[in-house]
Amino acid sequence: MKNFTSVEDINDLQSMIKKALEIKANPLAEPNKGNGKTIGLVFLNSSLRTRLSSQIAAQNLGLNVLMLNAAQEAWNLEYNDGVVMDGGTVEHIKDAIEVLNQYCDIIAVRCFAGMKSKEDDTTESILSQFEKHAKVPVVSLESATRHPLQSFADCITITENWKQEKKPKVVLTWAPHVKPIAHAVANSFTEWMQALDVDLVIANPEGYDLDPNFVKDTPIVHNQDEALKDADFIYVKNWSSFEDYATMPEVKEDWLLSLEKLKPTNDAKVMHCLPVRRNLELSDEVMDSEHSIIYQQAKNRIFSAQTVFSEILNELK
Ligand SMILES: NCCC[C@H](NC(=O)CCC(=O)O)C(=O)O
Ligand SMILES: NC(=O)OP(=O)(O)O
Repeated sequence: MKNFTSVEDINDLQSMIKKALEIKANPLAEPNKGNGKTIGLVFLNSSLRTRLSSQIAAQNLGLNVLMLNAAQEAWNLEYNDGVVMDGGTVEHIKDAIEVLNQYCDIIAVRCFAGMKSKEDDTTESILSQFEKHAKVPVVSLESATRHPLQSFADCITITENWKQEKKPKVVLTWAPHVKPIAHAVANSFTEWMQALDVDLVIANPEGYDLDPNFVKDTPIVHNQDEALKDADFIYVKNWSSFEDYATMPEVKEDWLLSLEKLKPTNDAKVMHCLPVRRNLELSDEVMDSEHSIIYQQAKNRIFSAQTVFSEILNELK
């Protein structure tokens, strides 16, 4: 594996999940694999899980870790080419990446959607600069359109919780929020579930259909109760409108998941990537119930990251 920015970067999902579960069973099996190598973890946005789980994963492999919370601690970055930098930006992103090339054997970066320009976000205006200028492997820690380490952890979690022969019914359901939220987690979950070959349904209000390039032939249902019937896994996530980009069309129905709404499901397991705004996106009664496998998902972030870093190290040797 060279770069890891989407599901396209893995050859065989089932064998990657198997490797991740082996790593989970024995996370310190290869403590020297990354010795003498450095990974830069660059955060242009906030994080709790990705920051800490990536650091644990890298340390478990003996990698040297450079952590840069760039939004708070580094110079204000310029992303546009050819501009006179006489305003608030101090360092061009391409110079920053060229410098990271001098220090790192792997560059991992978090660069959220700006939610201002549909074109900038759908073309990955920041991640694409890393892909262009980095001379070492690039790992996405969540970009404008995808969150592959999260989705890989979600695949691991579903595999751990599903022992039946038949495909599980997985419902990705929209949840309420107070501000326009990006599509990365929902897009990414959709493409990884398509690769995992589950019975996937997306439930969202009218006006909130995801980018058709991700949805492909996955059914979209605008009635949450109908979608939840017989669900085995429910993935809760808010996102803003894609079509009328980053707006929040009015929603009249109640989309907040409750224990009552779970009754027609197949005793469904409930998932969320976190952070979650309690009682806005997800009720306390569901969050704190036996249905939730949310903290297991968070734990599996270590093993998705460690599997990916380990695969990349195989190619660096
Ligand atoms: N990394 C996981 C999710 C990150 C992001 N959440 C947020 O922006 C939450 C912001 C808030 O609740 O104010 C998202 O949903 O795409
Ligand atoms: N789920 C997730 O990526 O969490 P953080 O944003 O806290 O890293």
